[in-house]
Amino acid sequence: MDPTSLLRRSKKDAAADAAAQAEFNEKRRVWIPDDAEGFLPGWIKSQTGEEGDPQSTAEVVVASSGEVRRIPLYSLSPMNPPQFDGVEDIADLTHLNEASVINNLKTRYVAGSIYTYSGLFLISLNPYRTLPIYTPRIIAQYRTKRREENAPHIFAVAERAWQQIGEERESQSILITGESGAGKTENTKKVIQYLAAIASASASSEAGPSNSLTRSQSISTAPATGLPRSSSFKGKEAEEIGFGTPLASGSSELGLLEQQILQANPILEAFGNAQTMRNNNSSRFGKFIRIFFSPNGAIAGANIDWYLLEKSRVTARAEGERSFHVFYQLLRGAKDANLSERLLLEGGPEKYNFLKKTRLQVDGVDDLTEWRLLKDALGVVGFTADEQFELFRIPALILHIGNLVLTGSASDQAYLPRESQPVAERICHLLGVSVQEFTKTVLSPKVRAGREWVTQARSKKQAEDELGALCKFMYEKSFGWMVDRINTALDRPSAKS
Ligand SMILES: Nc1ncnc2c1ncn2[C@@H]1O[C@H](COP(=O)(O)OP(=O)(O)OP(=O)(O)O)[C@@H](O)[C@H]1O
Repeated sequence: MDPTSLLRRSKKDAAADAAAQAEFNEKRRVWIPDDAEGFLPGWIKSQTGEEGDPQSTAEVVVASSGEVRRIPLYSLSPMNPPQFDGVEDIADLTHLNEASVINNLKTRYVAGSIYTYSGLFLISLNPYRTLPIYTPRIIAQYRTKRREENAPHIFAVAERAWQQIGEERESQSILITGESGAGKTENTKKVIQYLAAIASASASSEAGPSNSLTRSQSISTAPATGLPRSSSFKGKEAEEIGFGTPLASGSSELGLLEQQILQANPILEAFGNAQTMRNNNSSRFGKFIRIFFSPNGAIAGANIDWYLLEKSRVTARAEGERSFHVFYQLLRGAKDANLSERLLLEGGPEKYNFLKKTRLQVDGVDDLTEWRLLKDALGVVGFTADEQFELFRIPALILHIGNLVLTGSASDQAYLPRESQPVAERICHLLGVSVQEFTKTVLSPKVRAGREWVTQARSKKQAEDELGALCKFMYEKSFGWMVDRINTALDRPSAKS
């Protein structure tokens, strides 16, 4: 399949255009609201009352079935003539109404064109399948072109931003927003992929870009609340463009910094994304990514800000959803990496209270493969073996804490039963504290009451809540440390200067 046909629709022949127009002109074409379909194409047969009068009604014919309906005139939306079918910018529509916008997006989507402009904005629809529209060839097609010269594409937005940095000497921002599963994360990756590719090419070209670049570009994605995803996007095409593996063709031509920027993503996703009812790879945090360019157009560094990590997911989540990917990946991959012994992990997710009620298998997601991609990414970004151990220590610790069974009734002092001793020992080994100290802190801590320190006897519920809070706290701190560590790798003061 020629990917460009997915992007730009071929021009219809003039005779067919004229015939369609003539047929259109014969009737008063309208969009008819419909409970099942949203809007149906049809025409007005007759009308009572004037336009603008809320009492006016119309007798309409549904084009597909010939059915005649009587409905209020105001509920009908005028239809655009056929030459507007599938326009690239919905701002060009003569009749700008909801029905026409949706029809235009639908016409394009069915033809495989997921991107459409709306004035200054780009609308992206999730194709739920891999489209060959992000290849190096398509990147080259958008390079140095103005928006009008190509079909709507996220690459055109990235290209425009890059050009503007040079022309206006101002930092540029791309805001990517939408509901959960809309494709924010995927499009963010495409922006970074494009910038990494063109900046690498600029840096290596002797002439350099025609304009001098001095500023930064930032991309932010807003978190959204929790639709199913068809399959992991990491398909063949993804590998071809360099997201599957650091050695994949495409990324191999990139410089180390560009590869590190791209590889930061699998790390962030492992620790910050989870399977939800709406998305198998839902980002459970917001991120703001800054990319700095040097005067010759090369990438000079990057920085990631994160916010609103849904840390409560480590202990509880809605039915049918999973915890953060890393827990499942670690349990599948720890043996491979000689980590199970050091982290005292045994068995799969079914052995851990925090995970056993979650989905153990998700269609299209292979936790072991994802684990290997994560390990590769950590290596590319530069996490040392010790740093990697520290990173995985926290999820392991959380899993052990989840298995700690306390006894006691609602009002009585909780205590640690003998059978929980081995779990407590594992937790304390990983925490680096004595079991005695840990048990005292969890079950009967010293708390301040006015000027005095008193021993508080915690009930089972109180102690469990406290342990849950500890897990959330540790996970968030560790996530913050991980992003800081990535930022250290992406910070190149010498390149920026
Ligand atoms: N352009 C695309 N091409 C192919 N598949 C896509 C594309 N955009 C999204 N998808 C598919 O849809 C899934 C969900 O997309 P994505 O994770 O980007 O959504 P999101 O808006 O970031 O969601 P959330 O807010 O839950 O994090 C992806 O994992 C991928 O399978």
